[in-house]
Amino acid sequence: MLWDKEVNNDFIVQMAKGVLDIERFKNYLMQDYFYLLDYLDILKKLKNMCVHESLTNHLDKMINETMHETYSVHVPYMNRVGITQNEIFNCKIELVIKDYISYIKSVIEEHTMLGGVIALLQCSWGYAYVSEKAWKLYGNDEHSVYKDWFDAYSMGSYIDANQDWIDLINEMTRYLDTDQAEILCDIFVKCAQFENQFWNVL
Ligand SMILES: Cc1ncc(CO)c(N)n1
Repeated sequence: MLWDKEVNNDFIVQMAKGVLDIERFKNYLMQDYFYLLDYLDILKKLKNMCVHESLTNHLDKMINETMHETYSVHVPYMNRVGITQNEIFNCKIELVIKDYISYIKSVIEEHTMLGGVIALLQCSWGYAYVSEKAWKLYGNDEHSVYKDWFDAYSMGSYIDANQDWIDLINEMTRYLDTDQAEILCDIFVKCAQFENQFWNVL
């Protein structure tokens, strides 16, 4: 399965073992910071398309969750490992991040909003799966600088927000025909492939 491929990706394994080269991690944090800024924009755009209160409320929750991830997890982490403003200004965004974001945007344009919601669910559900399983399999250093990364994505509020999202999507997709369901499954898989490509280039 694609998520297990991520769990066993060299970058993730080294991070869990606490032996990853810090420069590689710094690059990841910067790349992912740019990703998260776009991800937030996409969530806000989806929210603006909403007319249903339950989905609006949920997207609000996801926006809050992602703001927390960006500004209370990523940014302090970036400061902690000594990333300078100059490094951020001069950071060249990896092609896979640009392609991944363009893909999610094109899904919203071409396959409706539901496709976009599915794409975004893959991101956060996948991170929860990968962080929890990789720590179980390879985590061995409670004091490693990378431990907080695993904790951030395994914590209760992150898992709960994902579960709410899954429940909501189950509700929204109850009456889909198989062709539509297949399109959504393909979007989910394509996003998991992008995640693997991202870990591979780091
Ligand atoms: C690339 C990527 N996918 C998913 C997440 C989780 O939001 C993230 N921070 N970065």
